[in-house]
Amino acid sequence: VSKIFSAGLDITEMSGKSNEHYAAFWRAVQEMWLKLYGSNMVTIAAINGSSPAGGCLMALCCDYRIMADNPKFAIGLNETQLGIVAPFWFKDTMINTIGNRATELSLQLGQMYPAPEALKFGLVDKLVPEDKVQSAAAAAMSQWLSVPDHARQLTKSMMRKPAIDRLVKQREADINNFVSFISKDSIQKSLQIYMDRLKQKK
Ligand SMILES: CC/C=C\C/C=C\CCCC/C=C/C(=O)SCCNC(=O)CCNC(=O)[C@H](O)C(C)(C)COP(=O)(O)OP(=O)(O)OC[C@H]1O[C@@H](n2cnc3c(N)ncnc32)[C@H](O)[C@@H]1OP(=O)(O)O
Repeated sequence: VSKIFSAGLDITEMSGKSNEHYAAFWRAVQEMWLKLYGSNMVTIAAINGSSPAGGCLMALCCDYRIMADNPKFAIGLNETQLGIVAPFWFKDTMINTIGNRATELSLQLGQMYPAPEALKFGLVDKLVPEDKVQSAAAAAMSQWLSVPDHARQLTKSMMRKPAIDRLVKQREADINNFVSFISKDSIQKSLQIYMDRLKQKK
């Protein structure tokens, strides 16, 4: 979709559903992160639009991020703005990209960074004109693929394994946490208000 890289997790999957539904949904989200963050392939994010929350997470899972140079496009983990909390593995992924202090600021404020600020913060690696995002991503991919694969893969795994192992160890507890958090009346209310606001802004 033009102007949106990813709208993040589908909020309708997190509201008004059964606990069994929430558990299956969260397991699938974990699986997506484990596969993408743990992939031994080269992954380049071609960010052609806004990328809130889960969308930002997907981009952060990649090895390199190229974003369209348009200040109307913003990226960030904005969960607190929805009245929800980025789980520890979202937080770890961001820390591994921009460091602890910048992550704390970002997460507490639920900040969405317009493209130029995202570059300054290190959330993305490069800005290019909107019509050059795909070609710049292809060029970056060629550069990354020119590195001997076994050495690059072992290095990637060395950097990411501690975060991945942490989720693998706590996977069931994380699902239980998610279900008990998301099914609270107060959280359901916050999500509903956020969705209503999204629809009103039209
Ligand atoms: C203690 C802790 C323990 C456990 C953890 C607990 C909690 C877990 C945290 C879960 C982590 C959550 C991650 C997420 O990703 S949440 C989703 C975050 N996403 C957003 O905030 C995006 C909101 N959307 C927007 O900002 C804009 O829609 C967007 C993407 C910039 C596009 O703008 P625009 O082109 O103007 O389009 P519209 O706003 O008009 O939207 C069109 C249409 O889509 C609906 N919609 C948008 N985003 C979502 C979404 N994420 N999920 C569901 N639906 C979405 C929007 O309402 C419109 O619908 P309509 O029916 O009116 O057409």
